[in-house]
Amino acid sequence: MIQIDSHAVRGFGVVDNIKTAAEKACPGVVSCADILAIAAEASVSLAGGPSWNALLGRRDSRTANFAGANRFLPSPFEVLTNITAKFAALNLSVTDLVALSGAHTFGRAQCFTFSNRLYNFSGTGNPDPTSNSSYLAILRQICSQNGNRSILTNLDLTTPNVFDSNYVFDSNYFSNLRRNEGLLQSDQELFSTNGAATVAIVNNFRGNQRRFFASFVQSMINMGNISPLTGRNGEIRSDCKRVNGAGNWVGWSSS
Ligand code: HEM
Ligand SMILES: [Ca+2]
Repeated sequence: MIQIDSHAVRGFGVVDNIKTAAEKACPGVVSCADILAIAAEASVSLAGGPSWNALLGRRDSRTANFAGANRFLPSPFEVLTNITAKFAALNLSVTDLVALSGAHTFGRAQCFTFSNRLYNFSGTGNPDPTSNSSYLAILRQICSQNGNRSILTNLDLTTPNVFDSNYVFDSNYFSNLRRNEGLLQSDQELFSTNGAATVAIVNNFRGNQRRFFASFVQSMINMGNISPLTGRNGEIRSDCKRVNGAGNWVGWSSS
């Protein structure tokens, strides 16, 4: 277990290192969008999941929009109908939602993204009833009430790490949901929402890892096709964290 500052996303340094290497080899050619698409594919296939050809030649946005990101991206506290609507607004189906959520078969989340489920769920004074009580006890040990919000724990309690198992990117995420051991509210809702179309899809992917992998690949391609910037649109960012010309970035040196 490690502790970091309380930011919602991590790993910028990894992207910066890849960008630095790409700029050195071929300045101004490789977009940050393409770096992220390739890194996602490599992470999944190296962890024992499927491989695919990520579509490339996608350029970087000339704007960065904090409010827009919060409006369009689902939150882990959101109810399933809202999350489904946010996906549908981008032409992503319920199958895409379940398949892509399967990426939570690896990686970590900070306490503040699920601690609302552990002690006083929706003001009830009780934990989230859709969560397994022994799992809740484990999570309460990790995230004490009013404790450090940024402590990390595994999204998949069964096969999170390469050193625990050869199969990290597997369908165990779906088995976890069926045992009421989904970490985020948005994970568990896929299985625990009565009458939702997502329940049958969870069952299907749990029983057939090949089908999960095939759907995951298709859904990653679908997600990558949400209004990409190609041709002369957008730009090739010099620093993946900011649009060109913003802030005090002075560009790379040619020496
Ligand atoms: C369906 C809506 C989704 C919600 C609400 C959601 C929410 C979250 C949250 C809250 C975290 C923990 C972040 C932190 O505490 O630092 C997380 C981590 C993660 N998510 Fe999602 N996510 C969603 C969809 C996706 C999709 C579509 C993918 C990729 C296909 C994905 C891949 C990951 C990965 C790999 C991590 C671990 C990151 C790390 O260990 O640094 N998630 N997600
Ligand atoms: Ca796993």
